[in-house]
Amino acid sequence: MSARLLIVAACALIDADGRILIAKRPAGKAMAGLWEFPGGKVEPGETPEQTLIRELSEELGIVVREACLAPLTFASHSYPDFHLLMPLYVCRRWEGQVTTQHHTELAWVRPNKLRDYPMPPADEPLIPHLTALL
Ligand SMILES: Nc1nc2c([nH]c(=O)n2[C@H]2C[C@H](O)[C@@H](COP(=O)(O)OP(=O)(O)OP(=O)(O)O)O2)c(=O)[nH]1
Ligand SMILES: [Mg+2]
Repeated sequence: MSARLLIVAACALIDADGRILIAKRPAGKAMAGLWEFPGGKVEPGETPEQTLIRELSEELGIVVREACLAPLTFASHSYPDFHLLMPLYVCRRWEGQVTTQHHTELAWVRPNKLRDYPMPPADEPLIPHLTALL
C-alpha cells in the first residue's frame, strides 16, 4: 500500500514565560476544531523554513526570520488518505503581535497542559519533546 506523502512545516512559538502557542483549526477544514501548531503545506519550490515564514505571516500576522527558526523534532504519521511528514520548529523571537488571521482561537499553553487541548493524532508524540525542551 502506498499513500501520498504530504510535507507540512509547523512551528511552536514560545513566549518569554515558556508557554507555547497552539491554534484551533477552523471549521470546514480537515480536523476542524483540533488544536495545532501553526504552519502549513510545503509548496513546490519552497524550503520548510520559507513555508513557515509565509504561513506565520498569513496565519498569525507576524514576521519571523529564518535564523530564529530552530528544528526540534518531526512527526511521521499515516492518515487514511496521506502520510504526514511534519518537521516541528521552535521560535522564540518574532516581530509584530500574534493575531488570529485564520484560526478560530489561539492559546498560550504550558507544555504540561498541552494534553488538555485535543490535537491531531500526529501531534501527540511531539508533546514530550516540548516538555523536555522547556
Ligand atoms: N499546521 C498543522 N497541520 C497539521 C498539524 N498536525 C496535523 O496533523 N496537521 C495536518 C492537518 C492538515 O491535514 C495538514 C496541513 O495543514 P494545514 O491545513 O495547516 O495546511 P495549510 O495551512 O497549507 O492550509 P490550506 O492551504 O490547506 O488551507 O497537516 C499541526 O500541528 N499543524
Ligand atoms: Mg495551516
